Amino acid sequence: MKTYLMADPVRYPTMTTSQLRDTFLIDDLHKPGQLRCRYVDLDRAVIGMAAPVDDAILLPTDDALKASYFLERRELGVLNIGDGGTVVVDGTSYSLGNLDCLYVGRGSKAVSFQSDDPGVPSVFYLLSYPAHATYPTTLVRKEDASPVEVGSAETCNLRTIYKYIHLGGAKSCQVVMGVTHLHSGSAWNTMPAHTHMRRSEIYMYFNLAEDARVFHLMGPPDETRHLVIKDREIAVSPGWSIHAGAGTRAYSFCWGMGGENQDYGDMDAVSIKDLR
Ligand SMILES: O=C[C@H](O)[C@@H](O)CC(=O)C(=O)O
Ligand SMILES: [Zn+2]
Repeated sequence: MKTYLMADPVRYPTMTTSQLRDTFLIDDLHKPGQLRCRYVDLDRAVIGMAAPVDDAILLPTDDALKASYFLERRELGVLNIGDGGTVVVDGTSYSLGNLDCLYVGRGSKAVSFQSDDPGVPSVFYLLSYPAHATYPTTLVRKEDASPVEVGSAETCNLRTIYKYIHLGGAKSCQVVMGVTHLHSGSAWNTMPAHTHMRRSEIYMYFNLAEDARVFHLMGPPDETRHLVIKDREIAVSPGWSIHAGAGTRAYSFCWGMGGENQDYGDMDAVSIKDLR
């Protein structure tokens, strides 16, 4: 599994567009019929996509984990961004429709992913962090993810935020996970922006048309850069970086976090007038 080594705020301002993309953007995870994972040294996140078509795909361990099975010392969030499918955890089957989410607790030995219909396959987005304790494997349906509408059409940031794995939902050691859907005609996520040094964040953009892009903003508030991102690509956001974006049209993204504080509201707000 390829390892991504983060840049710090000292190297960051010197980086070219391609250096920024090689460091902070993961653009090659979705491959029909395969499961692909990347290891990021930031909070030791493992980010993956399992895209089963005809056959079930097993979650393999990897030499980078030096573990006898993937979840020996880890927990996993699974979000289905495709059509209906099944995740089997140690013999128990969980049926996930589009935008259902499964939390898989530490110690689960055999995890597999399958599409219900190869003609309309599932795509399972995976986000894993180290875990110090075992919390129960829990299925959270989209309708139970307490949607909250934020922003407004006037400021082009009307969106609905769903929380799946968080303090008020499925319990976990570190991973916090949810999805934000932009409303038609709105473009901006997370503006005004924020940072949170106590945890890092992984953004996976989806529901983008082939020719649509999101200009994802990153960096310290006084030194911002952008990454141009397409469907099913991922931006890695260190604690010192803002994470926000404007799409060429409405889109969705999964935000996931690992670190020491799971309180969703633990953010240091940045005023728009302080951005550079
Ligand atoms: O720390 C949490 C996050 O950055 C996201 O939840 C923000 C987000 O989904 C949004 O404003 O649209
Ligand atoms: Zn955030």
